[in-house]
Amino acid sequence: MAPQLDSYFQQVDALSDAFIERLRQAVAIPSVSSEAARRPDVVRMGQFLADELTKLGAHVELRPLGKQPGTDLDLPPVVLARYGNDKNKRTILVYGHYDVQPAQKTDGWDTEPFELTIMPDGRMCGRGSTDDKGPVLGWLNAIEAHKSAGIEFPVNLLMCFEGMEEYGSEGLDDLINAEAKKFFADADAVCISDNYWLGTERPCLTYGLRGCNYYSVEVWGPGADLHSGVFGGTAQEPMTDLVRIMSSLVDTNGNILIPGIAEQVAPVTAEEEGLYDDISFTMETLHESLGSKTTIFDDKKRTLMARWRQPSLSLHGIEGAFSAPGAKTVIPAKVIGKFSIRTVPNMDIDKTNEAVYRYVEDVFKKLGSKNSMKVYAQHTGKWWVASPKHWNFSAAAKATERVWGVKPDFTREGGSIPVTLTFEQATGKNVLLLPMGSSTDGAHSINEKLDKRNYIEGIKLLGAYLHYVAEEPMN
Ligand SMILES: C[C@H](N)C(=O)N[C@@H](Cc1c[nH]cn1)C(=O)O
Ligand SMILES: [Zn+2]
Ligand SMILES: [Zn+2]
Repeated sequence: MAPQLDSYFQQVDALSDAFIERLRQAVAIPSVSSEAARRPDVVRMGQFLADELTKLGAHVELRPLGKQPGTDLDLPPVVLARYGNDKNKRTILVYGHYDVQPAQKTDGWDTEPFELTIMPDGRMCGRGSTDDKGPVLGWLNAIEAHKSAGIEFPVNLLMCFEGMEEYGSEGLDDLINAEAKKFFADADAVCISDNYWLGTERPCLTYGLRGCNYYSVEVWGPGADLHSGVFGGTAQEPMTDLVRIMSSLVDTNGNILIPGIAEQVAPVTAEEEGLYDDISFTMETLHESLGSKTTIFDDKKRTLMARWRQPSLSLHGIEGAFSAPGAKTVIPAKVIGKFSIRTVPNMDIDKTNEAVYRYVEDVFKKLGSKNSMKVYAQHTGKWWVASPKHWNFSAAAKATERVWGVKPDFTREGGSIPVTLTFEQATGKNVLLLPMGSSTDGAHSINEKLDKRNYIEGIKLLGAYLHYVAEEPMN
């Protein structure tokens, strides 16, 4: 089966230094989508991908998305590309993102976040290494290794790389819907490499994601920031109100205290009960990726259920609050609390928003404060669960076994990639999540890394998947 794979694998090994150099160049571009000042870097990163793809012989289009809502900023373009146009081959549409989360050395990084630093143990540290520049470059590297080995590319490859994923994929849904019957019309299936293994040893194929509703709560009153010696005890403080609202949302054990959330969650079926035992996941690996033993549950099953099939509410931060070192005696005039709810089947976005608004307004009313408050959703994205009984998953399972020598686990994921559902609905095709990195990669965290082994074997995996796709019978 897939007879040319051994030569392909040899070529990936032979080109591994060049592939690491490509990742080094990509990590060096600080394409942080949430920071306005970094927008030119996000655009530069899109252009870098477009140039690399053009050099590899792909047809590339940079698609503008207009202005970022509520601002004067241009959204970074979507990179659309096609490699191969053979009517006798299957066509696979792949998606990834070239923007990254913010990072500063002072956040606690051991190395410069935008310099790929390779450690003696093979960790390649740098912002975006695993989320999602390594996997995105994996597709380009797979093309290059085929070309230089002189092996025919097994499928037509359509690529869609966006630059606003870490900010809620602004503008992308409209483009996907508009291109479903145009640029994406030939797609037979979709593959996304933008999540992680459950542990560090066993690869997985992912068929479900949680959704994400992200909220802001603004509280304001005084006309300007105040001296706490002069006004403390005389003015009602926005921060006091906000902290009380935020502390009423969730308890220490992760229980969401908002009525109308738990009621929407799908009941556990008998079939599902048996699913968790076989998954290769240990609390020890979780403690390793967490960097501590502060887990809510002590056992694997309840932990996996909490991550895959239960909603969670996380408090992220307070805009306008004093957070620098030192002891500034300020009363902030306006503060904005940020929290999000990861949503699961059968939760409804609008019903969840209504429950949140009703509850927060009620808590604020009970405070009897003279300050003002407003609560709103910044962005929302629905959960996604698909069937892994499809040739797209069978091909990926065979490729995994060939590259890693083990059968993959079939997993769901606690994170969110809202466009997954959009791709599924717009194209009507099966979507597979095929991760490259492992659970200890620290995406969104300090010291984000991608292991050299996962990068190089991951490039082999993406290429092998395309070869097995070409051999799969239609179902
Ligand atoms: C799983 C993916 N790599 C990822 O990190 N997604 C983000 C996307 C996001 C941002 N706001 C809402 N969703 C995530 O799950 O936080
Ligand atoms: Zn990502
Ligand atoms: Zn991310």
